[in-house]
Amino acid sequence: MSVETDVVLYDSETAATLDYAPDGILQHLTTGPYTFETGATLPQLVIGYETWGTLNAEASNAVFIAHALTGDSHVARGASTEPGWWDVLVGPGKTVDTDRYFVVAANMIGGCSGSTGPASLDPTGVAWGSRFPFTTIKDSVRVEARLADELGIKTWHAVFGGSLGGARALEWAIEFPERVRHCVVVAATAEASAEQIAFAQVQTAAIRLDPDFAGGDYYSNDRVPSAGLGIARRLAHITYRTASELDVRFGRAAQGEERPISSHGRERGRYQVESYLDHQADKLAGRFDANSYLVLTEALMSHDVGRGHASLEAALERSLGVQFLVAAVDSDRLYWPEQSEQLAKMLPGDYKVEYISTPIGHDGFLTDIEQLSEPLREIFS
Ligand SMILES: CC(=O)SCCNC(=O)CCNC(=O)[C@H](O)C(C)(C)COP(=O)(O)OP(=O)(O)OC[C@H]1O[C@@H](n2cnc3c(N)ncnc32)[C@H](O)[C@@H]1OP(=O)(O)O
Ligand SMILES: N[C@@H](CCO)C(=O)O
Repeated sequence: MSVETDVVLYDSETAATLDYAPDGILQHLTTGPYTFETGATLPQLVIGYETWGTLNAEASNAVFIAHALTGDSHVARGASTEPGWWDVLVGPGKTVDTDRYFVVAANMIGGCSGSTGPASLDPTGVAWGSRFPFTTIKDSVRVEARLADELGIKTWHAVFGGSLGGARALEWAIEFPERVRHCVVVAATAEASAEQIAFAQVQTAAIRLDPDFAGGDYYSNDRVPSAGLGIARRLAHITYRTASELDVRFGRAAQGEERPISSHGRERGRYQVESYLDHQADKLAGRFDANSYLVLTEALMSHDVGRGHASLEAALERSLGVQFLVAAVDSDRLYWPEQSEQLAKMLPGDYKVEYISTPIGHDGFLTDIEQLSEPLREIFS
């Protein structure tokens, strides 16, 4: 990573240049060249990030929150008009009290929410597309460490995340244990399992096999691979929920006046659950870049905190001084509670295991995170 940096602040809603950083407004850190874990390089990286609250004089009250696969840095509303995805947890007077803590959230490298990704332009003004390097969670954490340096944060009071964000929080505790006091890992594991890789592979294949994918270089075409992205999201979304939740919510009901058992040469009508999945697919295709989905999914497939260390145990051993809260969603069929328990048992130092209890499944880390308020209060008291 280059030492050359340049902080550019502007209001993402009005594009006005700012000389201060309001809570929950996208800011950018531009760095020089970066060499990825694989050895590939890019001449420049931009990290999109948001902050809430004020860093104290000792720089001891900083908290890093890491988003999940299709999440972003907008954790809490702050001064923005947009609600945040953990508004229930982060804000003035809340469990992560932004009157007391300085909260930072950064968009992952490879994404499409403010940090450099495949849709970003190369120095000649052409989108990186298929030339965007393979990137890993370790890459994002290393770049985030540069952001922490720039913000004057030597040590995080806590790093905190769910799902891919939980994996990122854990990587922080492995890569930079001396910079982390507490690590909160929700619905995540130390390495992607064979089944998690398998579910992800179907999603990446759906995108690559979309004729509009064009090998990843579709940005100047009329069509983008939204069909492939939609299929990927449908499969992923089923893994984020549970069989019983879908049964209770939708059962075998037809969607409105549609007739799922009749076709007669026209398109078959849909069950409610099909319409629900169509909605989830359309919504994601409307807000997310397919290449970013690929890049971030493959980063998650590559998740293995042991890579680059003698073994998984040796990697985890590095986190000896970090205090962990490991939490699982009791109904999660993607990141099983047993896998969280296994991670906790392998930790060399202090840890606590907690559960979010919900019929929803994996997405419980978004819908029911307030269930962790009590154990979190011990960290954010
Ligand atoms: C931590 C992170 O970084 S992730 C960031 C936030 N995550 C996301 O934005 C990911 C996408 N969203 C989600 O995964 C989910 O919406 C969650 C987890 C955030 C919330 O879950 P829930 O509140 O249970 O919402 P749910 O999954 O039931 O979806 C509700 C939507 O389905 C729609 N819906 C429900 N039934 C049907 C149906 N039969 N047909 C069509 N649409 C339907 C609702 O109208 C609603 O639409 P809207 O989201 O456009 O308002
Ligand atoms: N709903 C979450 C699930 C992934 O953990 C997301 O889209 O990011």
